[in-house]
Amino acid sequence: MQFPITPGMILIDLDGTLVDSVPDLTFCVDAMMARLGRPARGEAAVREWVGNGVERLVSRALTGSLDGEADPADYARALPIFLELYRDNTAARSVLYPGVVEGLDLLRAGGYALGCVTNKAARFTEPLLESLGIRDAFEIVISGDTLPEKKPSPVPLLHAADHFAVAPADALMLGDSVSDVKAARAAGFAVICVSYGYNHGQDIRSAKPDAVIDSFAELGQLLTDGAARVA
Ligand SMILES: O=C(O)COP(=O)(O)O
Ligand SMILES: [Mg+2]
Repeated sequence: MQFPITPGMILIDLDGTLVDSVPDLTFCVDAMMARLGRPARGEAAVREWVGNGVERLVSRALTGSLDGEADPADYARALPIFLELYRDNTAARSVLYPGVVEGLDLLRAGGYALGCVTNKAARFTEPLLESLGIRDAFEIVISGDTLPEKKPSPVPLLHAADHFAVAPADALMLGDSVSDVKAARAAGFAVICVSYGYNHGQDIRSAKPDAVIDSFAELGQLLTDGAARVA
């Protein structure tokens, strides 16, 4: 792909791309485990387990493994504990990555149609975006439970493309994980990834996104001013 590009719409992932949410998620995983009389898992493990929604995170925490499938009775006990903890700790320790505010300002000033597409459940996504002061940057927010399918399905991306009446080939996904790349490829979007996020412990370059950036500050080199579309 030849950069710079001028997409008709940009969709941005939440955890690992806009927000370092692992400190809150780790607090909740470890508090849940303590309540169940189980060992803490710690931040390094949780960092590898984020990205496929809260249900998978709880299952991974219970089994201590990325591919783990928890015992159904264990899971049924654990999930409500985690949900209650995370409700009270959605944005207690989570912070925007450096460069995100400036990057969003640049995209908004460029007139880009912006959406947020995350696998996080809506009940947590909305308060997190509000607390961090970036909810208004997005015309549309699609959470992990907004539609019948979540990333790596292309469904949420195509839903947003429909909303903005933008052709998938004219759209860009900006994310941090292989789920973002797979969803973008299946939808026919271009995809740029950040290098600093969570990708289950793997370098995101192995998923072959169209470009990798170390900070939102680099977006200016990859995207022309959105106003150029109408010029
Ligand atoms: O796993 C989650 O809950 C969310 O992950 P995402 O924002 O990177 O899609
Ligand atoms: Mg992510």
